Amino acid sequence: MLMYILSHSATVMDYIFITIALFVASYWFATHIYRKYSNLPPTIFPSIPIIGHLYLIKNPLCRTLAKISAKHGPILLLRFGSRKVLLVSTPSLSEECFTKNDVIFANRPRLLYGKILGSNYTNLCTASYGDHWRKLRRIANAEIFSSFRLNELHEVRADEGRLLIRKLATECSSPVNMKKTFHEMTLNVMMRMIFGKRYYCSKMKEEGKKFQEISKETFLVGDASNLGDHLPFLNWFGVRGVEKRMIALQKKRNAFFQGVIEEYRKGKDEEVKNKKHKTMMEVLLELQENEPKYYTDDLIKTFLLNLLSTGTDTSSGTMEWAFALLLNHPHVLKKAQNEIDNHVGKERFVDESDMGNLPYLRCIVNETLRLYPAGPVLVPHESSEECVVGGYHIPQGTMLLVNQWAMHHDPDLWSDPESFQPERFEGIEGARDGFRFMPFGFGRRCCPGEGLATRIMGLTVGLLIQCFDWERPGEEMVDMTEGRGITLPKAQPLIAKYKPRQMMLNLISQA
Ligand code: HEM
Repeated sequence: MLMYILSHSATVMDYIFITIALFVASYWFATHIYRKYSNLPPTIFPSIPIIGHLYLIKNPLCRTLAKISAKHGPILLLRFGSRKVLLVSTPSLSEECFTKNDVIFANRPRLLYGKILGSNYTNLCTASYGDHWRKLRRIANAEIFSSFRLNELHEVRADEGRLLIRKLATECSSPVNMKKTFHEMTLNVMMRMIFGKRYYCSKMKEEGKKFQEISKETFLVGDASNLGDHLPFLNWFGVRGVEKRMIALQKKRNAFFQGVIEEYRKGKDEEVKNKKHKTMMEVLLELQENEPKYYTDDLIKTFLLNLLSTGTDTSSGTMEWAFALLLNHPHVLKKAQNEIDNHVGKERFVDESDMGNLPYLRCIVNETLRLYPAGPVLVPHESSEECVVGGYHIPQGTMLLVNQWAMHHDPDLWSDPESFQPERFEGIEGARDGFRFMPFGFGRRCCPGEGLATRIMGLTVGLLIQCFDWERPGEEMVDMTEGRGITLPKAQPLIAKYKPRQMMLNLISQA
């Protein structure tokens, strides 16, 4: 009918326009009817054929997704290319995902990063939920992150803390790059706990340089998005730049860490021989003796590399944000310094065991994790079977993104959410407040490194506040723009001015 009417007066362009309009309308109608009858969560129109909703995605991902949820609702079923994506952004929906549906969502989506850098999805972070993952997680909880093991390695962290104080005290004539400082300190802590050796120090030559290159490339590759993850057809056309970089990096990492294991077996390294504690690698090599077929060198390397990559940027980035916030809020810094002076004093350094008496310091770390969570949309999960969330049907194989950044910034959940107020965490034990604040995730796949991370961050931030006075290099406030990257890094490295506190000079000289 419409065509008949138009045939008398319409131009070719009108026909094209009407055909497109009819196509879009029938597509919209079909998807809405399909959704209504299959009870799927709401979606956003349009979902463009082939790319789906990828056209909406910009960096930082958590901010873009928060805007989308604010406009279209707290539960949405999107499409990233060929992948179904469930986006949730309220505490009650998160609770549903991680309590009654926790086992169903305990899988991880198969992304290129896990295939190559996770050794074909065999590391703790990328493995599917099943016997292998359960075994790795049991080892992590019992052998690596148990209170006993963390206490055994306490001296490593305390020693690195003192070395940091000594280094800063000798370099205080010029401002310091806090990003670099926290990154090196965290890597040294992790490497000493894992392998018994520091890699960032003046003595390190070739080996140290190689390791630094690997860490830098791991960070850059982790940050690079791979469209082939969602648009598999791109891989057929050879759009494989990121993949090639990952393969090259994985080769380098394997060779480097195999070398470390072999050197360790020869037992020649003085630094490793002289250490007093059992390293994480030793724990795994002991397990290898009893079960060599399971605990292969490859499994040990993959396991330890995973701890190194998940544990370093998260903890060091959070400390950098904490200091950026403190420099912009000197009264908070002063209050934390007073707390430390009152409970620890000037005769000894802050220690991890003091944290119970330093609630304000813990509030500062929590408030930093609220404003700048290192896992802003957690790590993606995937449903292994159909389930129901928010009353909607969720198909099997749906990737789950829980936007905790959106919840942390929601004015319905926090008063004046953009302001830095550590006091809002007073009276809250640990790093969790229901489902509105869970920076380490919740349920089976929550972060196993929480205890270690809170120890490293509390100790390091505490020591720096205790020993030095800090200020911004100039009048202007620290720029708090977020950069690209899965751990929500600060765009510009934080530069700070500092000087040793008069009352601490004696103690600092003994560091
Ligand atoms: C500020 C520091 C840290 C933060 C904010 C953080 C946060 C997180 C988050 C949000 C997840 C994902 C939870 C989920 O999928 O639902 C996670 C997973 C994980 N984290 Fe952390 N993390 C931190 C430090 C560490 C450290 C120090 C380690 C180890 C040395 C570590 C090891 C891991 C591992 C292995 C996983 C994957 C667990 C699995 O899939 O079973 N993290 N972390």
